[in-house]
Amino acid sequence: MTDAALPLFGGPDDAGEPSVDESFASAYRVSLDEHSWIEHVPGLLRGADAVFEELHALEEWEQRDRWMYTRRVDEPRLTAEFPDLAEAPAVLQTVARALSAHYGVTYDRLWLNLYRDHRDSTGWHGDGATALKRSSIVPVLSLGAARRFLVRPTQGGMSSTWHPLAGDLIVMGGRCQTDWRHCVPKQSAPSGPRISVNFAASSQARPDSPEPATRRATNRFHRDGSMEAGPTW
Ligand SMILES: O=C(O)CCC(=O)C(=O)O
Ligand SMILES: [Fe+2]
Repeated sequence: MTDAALPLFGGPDDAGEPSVDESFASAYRVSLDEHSWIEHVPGLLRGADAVFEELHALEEWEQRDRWMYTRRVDEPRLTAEFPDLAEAPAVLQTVARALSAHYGVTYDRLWLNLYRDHRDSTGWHGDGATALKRSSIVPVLSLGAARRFLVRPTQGGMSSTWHPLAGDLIVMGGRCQTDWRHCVPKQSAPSGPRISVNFAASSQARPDSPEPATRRATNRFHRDGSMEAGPTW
């Protein structure tokens, strides 16, 4: 599908009261390799237009910048962060609870990206800072305009493309954050604004504990047969 063929706004169920399809009946999973997968859940959130409007009006949107070689440059999008889920808009708390119940991961913080138009983007990256576990489950909800979501191996190679519409969920699972990279590229065809809601879990932000090292005790044995326990390492 070319950029121009993407609808500017999403599927047929966007209007009306927001609600989450807790059955996840539309979900389909694609294996990237034996360790990693992407799941697409079309229409997880019904009434996505109203949610988009509510989130678009948030005061939390900020322009972040980052070092690029020798100078600071604005990121090509706006960001709103809710480090405490309890402070996030109620509808997103509802979505987070549904995701936690379904995927067995407690999502307790969120950040949102606002792509103001087709020129905004997110470059190739893994969510290393928020998903440090070797294996993780990272859901991203799309609202507003349809944009392409690309995934490719960290080592380089062919990319695969998903087309999440408003209300759709894309879930990156397994080793997606280490062995794979994802991005939302700029596009040439004009598009309206899009918001993505990224669900993060503090449980996934802690690295796996290292494999238990073979412990060797440095005990000292005395001539009288007694033993002094030394430190283990
Ligand atoms: O906007 C998206 O769909 C993805 C955003 C993303 O990957 C991120 O913010 O880490
Ligand atoms: Fe990401």
